[in-house]
Amino acid sequence: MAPFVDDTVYVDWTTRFVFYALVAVVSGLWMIHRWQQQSRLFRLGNVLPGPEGVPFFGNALLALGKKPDQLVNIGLEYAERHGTVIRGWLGSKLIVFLLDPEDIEIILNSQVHIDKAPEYRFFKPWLGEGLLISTGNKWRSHRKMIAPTFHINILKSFVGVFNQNSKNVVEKLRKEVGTTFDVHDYMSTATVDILLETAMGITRKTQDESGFDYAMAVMKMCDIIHQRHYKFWLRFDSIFKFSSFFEKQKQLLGIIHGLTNKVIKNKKQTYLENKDKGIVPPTLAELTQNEEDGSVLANDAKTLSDAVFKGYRDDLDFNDDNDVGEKKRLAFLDLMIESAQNGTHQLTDHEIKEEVDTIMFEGHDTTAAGSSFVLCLLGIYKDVQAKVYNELYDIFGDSDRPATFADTLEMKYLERVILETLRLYPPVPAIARKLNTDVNIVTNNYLIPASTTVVIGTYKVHRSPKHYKDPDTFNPDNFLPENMSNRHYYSYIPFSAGPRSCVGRKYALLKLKILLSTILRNYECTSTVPEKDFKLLGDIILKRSDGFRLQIAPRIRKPTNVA
Ligand code: HEM
Repeated sequence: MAPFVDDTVYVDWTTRFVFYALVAVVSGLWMIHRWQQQSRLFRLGNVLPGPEGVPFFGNALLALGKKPDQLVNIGLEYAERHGTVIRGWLGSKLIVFLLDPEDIEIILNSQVHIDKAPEYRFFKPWLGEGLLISTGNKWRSHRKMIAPTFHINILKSFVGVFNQNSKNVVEKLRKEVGTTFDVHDYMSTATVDILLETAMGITRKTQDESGFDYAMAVMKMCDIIHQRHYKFWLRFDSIFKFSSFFEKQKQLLGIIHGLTNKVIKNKKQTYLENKDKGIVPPTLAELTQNEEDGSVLANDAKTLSDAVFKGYRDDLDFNDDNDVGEKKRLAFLDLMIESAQNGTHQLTDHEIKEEVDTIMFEGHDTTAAGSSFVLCLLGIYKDVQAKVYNELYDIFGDSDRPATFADTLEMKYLERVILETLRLYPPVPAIARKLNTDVNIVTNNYLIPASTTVVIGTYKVHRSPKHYKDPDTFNPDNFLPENMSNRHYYSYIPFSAGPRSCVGRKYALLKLKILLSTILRNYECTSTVPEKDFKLLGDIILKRSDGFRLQIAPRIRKPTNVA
């Protein structure tokens, strides 16, 4: 006979155990919640306006089940409701969104709050400690080395490369005449090719299809990082590592780092071979000097952008009229290798790789998005396109000659169109910083506590009715000198501002002018999708999830009457 077992006693003990365990967990969580609420961060954070959160999660659940474009709309709605300072809780992490230029200036212009928010760590496997995310002395010394490699003298020597690659795009686009196509694909490959040649010094002859694969891999990596931002469970490395995204990331980084490793290896080998032959490239100091009197030219606003960005207080304010000969053209990568080899800067091969990856990412996706938005907007606003073309006709007539640096200074209306496009559709729609100390902002003299993540909502700042009349309307005249004169400098920050502003600003604007003018001299663009139907995707870089659909027709080269 089987021994008698009293099941009721066993069930009773299990039930009691589960009950006490639950009580312990709930009490523990309640105590943590109470402790959080009484902490200084919570007290100060909750003084700021923002949506109500729930215990433990704060406002993190808002992202649950939402698509990225829905999240953009939620963010914009909160901005309407709460004003220019908006507080949010991601669990116990305080995030403050700033939208007032006066508050933004305090953060961006500071030498103290130069550290990027912890969210940038998702870039780390890709960009390592490159300029975009590095901090402290490493960032300072690398910035000091890299900023001058974008000196206007060096940029001018890239004009030929910008022209040649722009002509290549025009040729490639020929097969799209009469179709509706996504122009971003073309802009993306063109910008990678241009970067490979100008920043990395890889000539077209030695380029292969890896440029296209690279551009696609970058796009997919941005998507993974974006998913990690808004799916809060993917923020934890321990969970991310077991997701399908991790494997995908490994594969994409293989493509991205494969290209940069190959580029650096070849460059270094060429440098050493040349050195053996006694060929020594010019130094940065030689390249950035005025050829006549040997002095670096003083600050002198030559273009509209020079005036627009005058108040940025960054380290890019230089200008020079002298042309640098072709033989003196030296890419960013050549300069880094040269500095490392001759001992001017202590740079390891790994650090060079991190900077190369950073420049390739920052320099590519931003300008690809910017140029795609310009072409789509011109495809909608045909009167503006006609004015751009008339200006180009005044400069070039019906000739096919390539643009010179001097021509780009005459493209004043095109420049206003580019600046206005970057206002409405800033490729970097938000910038985030971690506060190292408490900060008092101008709005209500609010105190934002140390360790807060501050997010500067560039997209929304650029559409403020306080600073722009009809802020949602595309109007290049927003950048007429008379309309700019009373505007706060920090109400226009597509390239960020202050000590951590974009080092590639001048490079980007020069390249955009040559690329876009070449396309517009050859094609008339049409877009049948009105602006209100653009589906924006804040995917690290602002893009359209509905694609940048465009139609093109060969340009009849004569001026148009503009109503
Ligand atoms: C329309 C084109 C571009 C836009 C709108 C743009 C915008 C920006 C913004 C907003 C930042 C600050 C990001 C942050 O703080 O999170 C930045 C940083 C940076 N950009 Fe650009 N960028 C553009 C083109 C370029 C190009 C062409 C290059 C290089 C070839 C470049 C290289 C960099 C680098 C290296 C940084 C990091 C600077 C630092 O932290 O010291 N960018 N860019």
